[in-house]
Amino acid sequence: MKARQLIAFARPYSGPLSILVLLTTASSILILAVPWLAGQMLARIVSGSASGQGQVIPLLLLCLAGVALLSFGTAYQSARTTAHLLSDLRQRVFDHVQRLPLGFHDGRSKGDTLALMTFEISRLSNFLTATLTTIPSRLLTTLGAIVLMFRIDARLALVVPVLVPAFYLILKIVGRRLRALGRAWQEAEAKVVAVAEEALEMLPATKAFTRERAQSERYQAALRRSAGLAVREGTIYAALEPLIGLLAAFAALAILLLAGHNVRTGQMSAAELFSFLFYAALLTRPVGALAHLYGQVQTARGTLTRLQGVLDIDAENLIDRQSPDWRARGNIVFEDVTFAYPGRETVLRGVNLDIAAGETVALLGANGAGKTAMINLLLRYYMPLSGRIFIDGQDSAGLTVADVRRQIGLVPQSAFLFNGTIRDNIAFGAETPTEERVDRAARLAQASKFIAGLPDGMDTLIGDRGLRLSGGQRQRIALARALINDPPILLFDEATSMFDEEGECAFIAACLDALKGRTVLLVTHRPATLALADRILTLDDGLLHETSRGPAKLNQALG
Ligand SMILES: Nc1ncnc2c1ncn2[C@@H]1O[C@H](COP(=O)(O)OP(=O)(O)OP(=O)(O)O)[C@@H](O)[C@H]1O
Repeated sequence: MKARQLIAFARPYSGPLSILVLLTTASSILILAVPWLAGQMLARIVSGSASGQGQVIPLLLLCLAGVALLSFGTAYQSARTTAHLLSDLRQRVFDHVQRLPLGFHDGRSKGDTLALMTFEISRLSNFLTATLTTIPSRLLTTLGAIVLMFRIDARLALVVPVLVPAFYLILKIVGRRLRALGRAWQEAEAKVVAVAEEALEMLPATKAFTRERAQSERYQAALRRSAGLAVREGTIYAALEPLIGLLAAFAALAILLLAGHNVRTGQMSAAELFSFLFYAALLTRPVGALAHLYGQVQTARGTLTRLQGVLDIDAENLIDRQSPDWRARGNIVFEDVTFAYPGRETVLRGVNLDIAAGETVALLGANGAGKTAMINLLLRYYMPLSGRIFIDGQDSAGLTVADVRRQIGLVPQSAFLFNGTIRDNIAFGAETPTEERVDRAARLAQASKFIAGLPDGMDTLIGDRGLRLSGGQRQRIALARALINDPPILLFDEATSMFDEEGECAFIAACLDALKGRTVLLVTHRPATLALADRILTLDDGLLHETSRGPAKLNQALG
């Protein structure tokens, strides 16, 4: 077990976890007292000692009440600690995961990440609160029961060293099988989440191509695998319980057979036999739990390794290095920039580019030429393999991502809207959005008019990913969102590709005011958009060529 990592996860909860250990240990002590007191009571009943019973019975009742109370306390403390530990751990992982570079997410299925963030973490926190904290009490119960059995009848207690290891061994062998199944089930569940997540994402395409049945079958296959593993796991557990019961019954029978002789010869009283059997029965639970422990440790270890694997990846630095008031003028320089996506061929081979502050540059290139790659580099989603990128003469690598991204407004091809109001979606772009800023951004993006025509204006709910808006309306919201911070640099990544020519012209007319005084990089193929540009650059075979230079030819394009 990576004990150090586990301790690091548990450290903030050492207080509540210690209380759990104390509660379960106290409960163990009381549980150990019960067979002895019950035996004493029985002895007094058999001998007809009324006064003796008067002393023992209240003590026994007190013990039983104590066990019940402690059991409540343990369950309460365990639920409370699990709830807090789980939500803190989830928050921590969520915060880290969303700060991981896009490169991490590109290479990983969302379902895997979701599974880790939800039920895998849930299992881990259960392991900490329900399994680890009970180890001392289980050990205490085991050792205590054995010692007390030896005290009652040392010769009879020699059964224990024979039976307990046999018991332990069976559970361990079965535990190994369960462990493998548990791991496979966990993976199968992750796949179920992944398939469902992907299917929901693909829903419009599924409907368009009427692929519902195929998607349903994919989901069914994932479910079938998970269900099959769950049944196999369930079968083993179903067999395990009676097997343990049978073994315990055999042990009790063996003890009875051996002890019967002792009772007959008077070496042992009936009350002692009763206590002895009671302790033997007490042993089954902790021994069973301790045998399971190995499997649970292995499962927790797997989760811990996956979790640590994610937490060990450096997250992006969102702290400002520059003053929060720093606003670049907008000069962008690429100096001999070479770039390849991880494990892919080189897309940019020594790109040089100098965009003056306030200039509008269009970037052309065939599909896959690397236009988006340039935007991704500017936004610091990825780092160049070599070469440098400067903003206002400052090496972007020396700034934090927060510094860089605050200077840039991105209007992507897909607007990335969420299920909320228009106001919330525009405000998403700013740290401290005021109503005035949202309204101003909407006006600048020429979105105010259509927003006013919606049933609830700014408070209209736009549906999942903005599905209740048209493509053009979504794009205007995306532009307003990009403008809310009044960034000196604006990036349009094929932002007009879904418009018809008329729509594109209207959008561009809307943009003109918004573009004033900013540095703009337009990734586009559309003539109307090209007309906005002071310069047109083409990316070809990883190199940048200047295609034309001249003033914006918007009127010509519109005409
Ligand atoms: N996240 C990624 N991981 C790995 N490879 C990628 C990734 N994104 C794009 N690529 C690959 O990198 C190359 C450049 O892609 P990029 O998206 O920059 O091209 P583009 O010029 O914007 O293309 P388009 O006009 O089709 O949008 C392509 O060959 C593409 O397959």
